[in-house]
Amino acid sequence: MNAPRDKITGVVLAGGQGRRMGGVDKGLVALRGRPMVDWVLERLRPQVDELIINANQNAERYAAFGHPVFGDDIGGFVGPLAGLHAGLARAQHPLVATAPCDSPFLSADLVARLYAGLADADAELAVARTFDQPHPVFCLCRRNLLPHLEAYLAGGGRKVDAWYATLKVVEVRFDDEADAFRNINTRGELQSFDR
Ligand SMILES: Nc1nc2c(ncn2[C@@H]2O[C@H](COP(=O)(O)OP(=O)(O)OP(=O)(O)O)[C@@H](O)[C@H]2O)c(=O)[nH]1
Ligand SMILES: [Mg+2]
Repeated sequence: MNAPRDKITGVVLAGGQGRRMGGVDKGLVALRGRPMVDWVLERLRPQVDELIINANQNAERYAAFGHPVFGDDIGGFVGPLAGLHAGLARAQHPLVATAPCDSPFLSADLVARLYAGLADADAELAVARTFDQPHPVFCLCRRNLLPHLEAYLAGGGRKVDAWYATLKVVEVRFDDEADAFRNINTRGELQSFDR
């Protein structure tokens, strides 16, 4: 029999500025008539034990989706690690899974596969990869990395890859589900999916 798994908090990362889309709050931009964050919440919700939203603008609109909303503790839009940092601090459970607000097609088995990879390798962090493309904002990690991340950010570190390089990381392949990682950064990309 499998050992029961540790519980997981899901964090939807919606704290960016959407500059490539003209400075919009990407999570609230509609794809096929529904905000992108709603697609992500719908897919992540059944995979985790708690679901929370990291957003730095429009907190009330995000709260309407029925999950706790919190901003970065480190101001100035320093990137996704600030969202992960705030998520690790808010999470009720020992494991934290992240997904960005702008990848609406995410896998139904994202968290299960990241968890299997993390457990098999006894790693600190599992991250998704398709072919030669890493997907650093799709990760599962241990909440107890918070002090380590805090020190990295306090020292001026901002790059996700550089922080991962300091950890025991396992890459989990999703080559069979590459479409699930399609990411929408521009109006043109939005239009290409909006049909
Ligand atoms: N908390 C937080 N999340 C961020 C920040 N910057 C980006 N993100 C999130 O990180 C993920 C990937 O970021 P991008 O695709 O670059 O999104 P973005 O920064 O809003 O868009 P651009 O301004 O066009 O780069 C998305 O889920 C963003 O919401 C930030 O400063 N703080
Ligand atoms: Mg960005």
